[in-house]
Amino acid sequence: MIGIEIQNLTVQYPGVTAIDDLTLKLEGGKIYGLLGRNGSGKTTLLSLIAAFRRASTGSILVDGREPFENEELTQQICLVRETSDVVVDGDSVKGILRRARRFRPNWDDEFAQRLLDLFQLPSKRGVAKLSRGQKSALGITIGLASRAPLTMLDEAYLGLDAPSRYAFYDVLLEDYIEHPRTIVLSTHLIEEVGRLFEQVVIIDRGRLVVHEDTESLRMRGAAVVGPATAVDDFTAGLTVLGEQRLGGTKSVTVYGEIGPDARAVAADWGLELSPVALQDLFVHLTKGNAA
Ligand SMILES: Nc1ncnc2c1ncn2[C@@H]1O[C@H](COP(=O)(O)OP(=O)(O)OP(=O)(O)O)[C@@H](O)[C@H]1O
Repeated sequence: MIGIEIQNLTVQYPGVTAIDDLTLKLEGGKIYGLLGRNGSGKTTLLSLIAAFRRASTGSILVDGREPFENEELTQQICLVRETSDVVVDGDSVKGILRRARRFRPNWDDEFAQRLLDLFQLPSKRGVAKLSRGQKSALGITIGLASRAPLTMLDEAYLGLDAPSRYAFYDVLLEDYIEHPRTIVLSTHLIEEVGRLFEQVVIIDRGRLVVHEDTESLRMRGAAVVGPATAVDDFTAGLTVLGEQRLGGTKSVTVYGEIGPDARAVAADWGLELSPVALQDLFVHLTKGNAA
């Protein structure tokens, strides 16, 4: 299983530090969610891992090796971006798939056909005539049918409508279970895609903010629901992410671990504790830091 090891990586564009001294280790054989606000450096990071550019400061090792100009290794890596730049205008869907297959040792034709059917992609149509969502679906078809040991999808499914997105999540999980590999999904649709992540990586202004199991991250906050006064007493002094009130009942979302003693108190006071939405934690952890 292909793992990724990044050490003290810095990437500068004129006037912008896109990646800032980032150190991160991702074990192989997991599904990772890469989250960050606009301009936080996600695309830059994925491009470097996929060897589209060379790391000038710091190092990136994929499967223990430097990916840049390492053809044997880059055949094992597939990065699909939102703009579907795997797709060249002037060719048909079929033609693009034929071309993609040439560079992908693990390509599965049958699976590609299944995905075309699933997304209702017309295989003879010219790529220039595809809608935005159909172009996304084509990018995803290439990303999944490649079965690359390291598959990275950079917002690749944003153009899809809801039924196609849900179909994509299901087929991704099903195929990952049958053919385990390392998958990195960058996304803004946190709640929707969150159920797929085993681990979450949050970057902000090119720096690592969180790298944690999705479940432990969810446990870093809680929604406290119950009689308003009891909820207020219980959450006094805690970091409040949001609150809602309906009659005498209140729901307050807090950030911070709630230990066993506090949980016992909550139960005593008739309060209900439930995990926080990942999206709320993400907003809290990256707020006020727009790039
Ligand atoms: N070619 C470039 N030249 C100069 N600056 C760039 C270039 N590419 C990206 N940047 C800047 O680097 C920072 C990181 O950009 P990047 O595209 O990696 O972020 P992102 O997290 O993928 O953003 P988004 O979620 O909006 O797609 C941004 O401030 C961006 O403006």
